[in-house]
Amino acid sequence: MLEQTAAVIDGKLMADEIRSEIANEVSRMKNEIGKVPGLAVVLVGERKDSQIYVRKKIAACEEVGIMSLMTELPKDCTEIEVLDAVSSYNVDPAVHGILVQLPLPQHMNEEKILNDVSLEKDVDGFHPVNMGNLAMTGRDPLFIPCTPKGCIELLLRSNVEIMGKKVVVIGRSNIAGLPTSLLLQRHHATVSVVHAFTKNPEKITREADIVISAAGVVNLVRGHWLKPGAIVIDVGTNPVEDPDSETGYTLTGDVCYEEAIKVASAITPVPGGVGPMTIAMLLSNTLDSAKRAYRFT
Ligand SMILES: Nc1nc(=O)c2c([nH]1)NC[C@@H]1CN(c3ccc(C(=O)N[C@@H](CCC(=O)O)C(=O)O)cc3)C=[N+]21
Repeated sequence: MLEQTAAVIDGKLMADEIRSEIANEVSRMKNEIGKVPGLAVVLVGERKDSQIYVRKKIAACEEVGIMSLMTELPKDCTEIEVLDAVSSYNVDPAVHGILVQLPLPQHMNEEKILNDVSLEKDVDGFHPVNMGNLAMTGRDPLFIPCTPKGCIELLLRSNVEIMGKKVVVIGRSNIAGLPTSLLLQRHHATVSVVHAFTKNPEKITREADIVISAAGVVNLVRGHWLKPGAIVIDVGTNPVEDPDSETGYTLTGDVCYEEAIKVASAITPVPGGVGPMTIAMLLSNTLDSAKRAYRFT
């Protein structure tokens, strides 16, 4: 008998499509009002993975015609220097989105810095007011965080229904698990969140129609964690040392892919799944922000 294999959800292809839609909108904006969206990135420290992600974000801006600015600060800089960079972008009319790459160095107060990002330019959606509005029924956050938005978009563009489905989110980080669970509730899913203190998480994930893993643990989600036919979204971007790779590491998800493809009906790969969609959503949020600033429809 032939073994069943899950369909692979191609996040890279979907992100390519979205980027070309955005490029069209950016050029329409430029033609009609002579303005383009602008994104400012603040990178603190020399983490290799952060440098690579930031470079990818800047390259994606360039590709679609979004203007980008970047401030790079050494890891031993002061919090004031970071706050100054944020403040100057807050008042720069050519900047419609500000992204402070996380994680910040240990000695910095992340909460304070994210609080300082202008609400209207918070394209990451990490400001507590945007996050609070995301959590509250009947309110519209100005921005939905990029990774959660990318996960939903992956499901919708694969014609996966979310309403009424049992969805288990693994992890509760501020940048991935938590906002993903909130966004899924807005889409009328029945959501459970499992995390490091959950006893027998596999008993809970086995009930799920859709599993979204954002734990940051390599090979956490095994084949037997899944209900046959489940849909699996792997948010994990875990750098695993690899001397053969140019960068010195390869990216690995949270899901044991070889096992999961035999049980799931559809799955996102890493790389090529959620990562490219996260970047596409960042561009989309930046475009929306510029449209709002210029009242351009
Ligand atoms: N303020 C802030 N906003 C973020 O959105 C943010 C952040 N901080 N800190 C770190 C995480 C991680 N993240 C990724 C984005 C793209 C890929 C991506 O493009 N990955 C590619 C390949 C990357 C490779 O192969 O090196 C892929 O999965 O196919 C991965 C990870 C954004 N993050």
